[in-house]
Amino acid sequence: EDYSHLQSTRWNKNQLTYNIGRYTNDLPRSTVDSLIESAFSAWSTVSSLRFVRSPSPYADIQMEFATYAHGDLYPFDGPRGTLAHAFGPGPGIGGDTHFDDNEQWTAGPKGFNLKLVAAHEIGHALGLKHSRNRDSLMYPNYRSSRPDNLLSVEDITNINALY
Ligand SMILES: CNC(=O)[C@@H](NC(=O)[C@H](CC(C)C)CN(O)C=O)C(C)(C)C
Ligand SMILES: [Zn+2]
Ligand SMILES: [Zn+2]
Repeated sequence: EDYSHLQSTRWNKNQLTYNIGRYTNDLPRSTVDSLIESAFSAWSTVSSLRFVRSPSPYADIQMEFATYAHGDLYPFDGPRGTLAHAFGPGPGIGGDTHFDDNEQWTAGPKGFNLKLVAAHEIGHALGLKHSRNRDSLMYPNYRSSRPDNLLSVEDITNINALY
């Protein structure tokens, strides 16, 4: 889900920091790091946005894996169902992105692909809403058959309309 209605519409800067807090046990940390880095680069290669990893939990986009109730008003729901959520641009929890660790996170076609889900959540963290276009990365349902080039023309248009 996107909670961008709780935050402002866009960041007032083009360079954002991100931090990865609690990891999942489904994948090696280094794999999680590279999948998330490539999810960010999907957006930076098509826009003027730049993303810098930070060790600080006060980064603009704080990412973590969590289950059930985890400190915000949106507890996760166990296996399947909601896979992740992100808050729209803003201070504090703004931009923060949480992944449900009751899902099977993978780097490939099985389970739920972390790069694909992270790229969708980053879209929300940047201020994008859902799309009704099945080809858009911002479509509200997970589609395992999404091609490797994650972003559709619509996604590229929308991010460049915003930044
Ligand atoms: C398999 N389960 C689904 O397809 C579920 N969809 C999601 O978990 C969305 C994330 C996907 C699109 C990566 C939630 N979302 O919009 C976060 O920003 C349901 C459609 C069941 C809600
Ligand atoms: Zn969403
Ligand atoms: Zn959360």
